Amino acid sequence: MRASLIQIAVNEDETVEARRLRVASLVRQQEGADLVVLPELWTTGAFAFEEFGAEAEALRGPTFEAMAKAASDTGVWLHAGSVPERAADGQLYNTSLLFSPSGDLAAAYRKIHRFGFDKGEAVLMGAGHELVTVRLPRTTLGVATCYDLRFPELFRGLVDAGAETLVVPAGWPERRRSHWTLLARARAVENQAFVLACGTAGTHAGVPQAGHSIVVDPWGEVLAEAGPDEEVLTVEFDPAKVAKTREQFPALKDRVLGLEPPRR
Ligand SMILES: NC(=O)CCC(=O)C(=O)O
Repeated sequence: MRASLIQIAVNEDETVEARRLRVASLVRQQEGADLVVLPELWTTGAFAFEEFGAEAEALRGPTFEAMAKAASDTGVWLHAGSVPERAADGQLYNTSLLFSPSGDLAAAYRKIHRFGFDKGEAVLMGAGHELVTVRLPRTTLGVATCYDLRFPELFRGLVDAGAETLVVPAGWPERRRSHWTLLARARAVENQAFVLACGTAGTHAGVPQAGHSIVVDPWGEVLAEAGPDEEVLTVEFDPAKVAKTREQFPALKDRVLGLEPPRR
C-alpha cells in the first residue's frame, strides 16, 4: 500500500484561498497512491487562533468541495486533514474530513482533545466525543488529531474498534518536536499498528512548525521521516504486518482491564 503525506508549509504570506488551490494541485500529483494524508488546520494554521472564527467553514464548505474533487479526480483515499468547522448552532470544531476515491465523505472526526489549556483552541473550539475508524480495502484507519497523540487511551479505543493504521494530522510546533516523534513511535509500539503522522512546515502566528512528518511500523521502526520544510513523504507499507506482529508478539492479548485503584 502506498501513502503520501503532504507536509504543507503554512505561512502568512499565502492566502487561505491560494493555499487551498495549491494543496488541491498537490493532491492531484499523488496519482498511484492508495492514501493521501494532509495535516491539521492547514487552511489557517493550527496556532492562528485569531483566524479560526473568520475562516471557519460549514462542513460542506469550500475546503470540503475542493478536497472531495481532488480525491475523485485522483482516485485516492484522502484524509484531508482538518478544517475549522462552524456547526449549524455556531459552535466551532476542529474537524477532519476523509474522502473515498469517488469523492464521497467517508468520515468526519471532531478532535477530542483540544490544545491550549485555558486559551486558544481549548476555549474557541468544541470537543468531539466520538472515535472514528474507516475501512479501506487493505486496512482499517483509526483517526486522531495532533494533541490527541498524547492520550494513549484514545488510541486503545481505536484499536479496540479494529484500527490497524493510525492516522494523525497535526500542526505540531518545532519547540516540542522530540515529543512528536517519540509519541508517534510509542503509539505504534504499544498498539502494534502503523502510525502515519502528518505535520505542517512553515511559521504562522509566530510559531515555527516542526515538520518531520513520520511513518512508523507496528514494531516501532521509522519507515520514513520528513525534514523541516514542505515536502511530500511517500512510503510503501504492507498492512499485513499488523496481524503478523500481533500474532508473533501477542502483547495486546495480555492487557488487564478494570484494575482496582490503590487502597491508600
Ligand atoms: N495543535 C495541537 O494540537 C498542538 C499540540 C501540541 O503542541 C502539543 O501537544 O505539544
